[in-house]
Amino acid sequence: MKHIQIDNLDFELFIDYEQIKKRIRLMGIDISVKYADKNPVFVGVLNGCFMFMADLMKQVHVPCEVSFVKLSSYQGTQQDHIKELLGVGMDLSGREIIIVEDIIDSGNSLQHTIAALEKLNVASIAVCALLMKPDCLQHEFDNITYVGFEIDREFVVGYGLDYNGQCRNLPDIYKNVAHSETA
Ligand SMILES: O=P(O)(O)OC[C@H]1O[C@H](OP(=O)(O)OP(=O)(O)O)[C@H](O)[C@@H]1O
Ligand code: HPA
Repeated sequence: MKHIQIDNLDFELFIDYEQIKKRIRLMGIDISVKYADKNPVFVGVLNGCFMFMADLMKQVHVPCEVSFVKLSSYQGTQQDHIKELLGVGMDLSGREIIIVEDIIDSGNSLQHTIAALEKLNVASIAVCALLMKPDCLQHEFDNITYVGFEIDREFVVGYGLDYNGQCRNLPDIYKNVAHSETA
């Protein structure tokens, strides 16, 4: 299956699962070397990270812990831009944190996640993202250490990434293409 259509948008195969697995294997080696004896905590940002986290953790061969969080706007205030981190569920003070994201696009989510984790007195924060769109970034970060693939501005789905809630289950990653390209 090379082309798919979701809600009248066309997508074509972009990064297949074999490529994804190869890249993740290398990222896992890098992380394992750097974090040997540091017992890091991998903090996955739901929902999009679930597939990446599962595959990444199988390639990390040092002692570590895993947690998942979700970003949510505060309810009932006018400060809708302020985000709260839900679900940490463990004491992160003094811990070496690796945030796991499926994609960094504008960087807004990441900025909120980092700000929330910094309040928990963690020892360090590094970021591991499968995809990043450098041309779309609206913030500066100095801790995006592990990136699987840098991509252009195209909207992508599959491997945890959704469009209108669809396609998270696809093992490959697809990119949006103009209608005429798929005709
Ligand atoms: O860099 P940004 O522009 O903030 O975009 C990246 C974020 O957007 C998506 O999450 P979303 O909030 O759509 O939730 P989801 O993971 O449940 O799809 C994705 O999983 C990243 O967390
Ligand atoms: O390209 C994307 N695809 C799916 N979800 C996203 N969230 C930010 N960018 C994207």
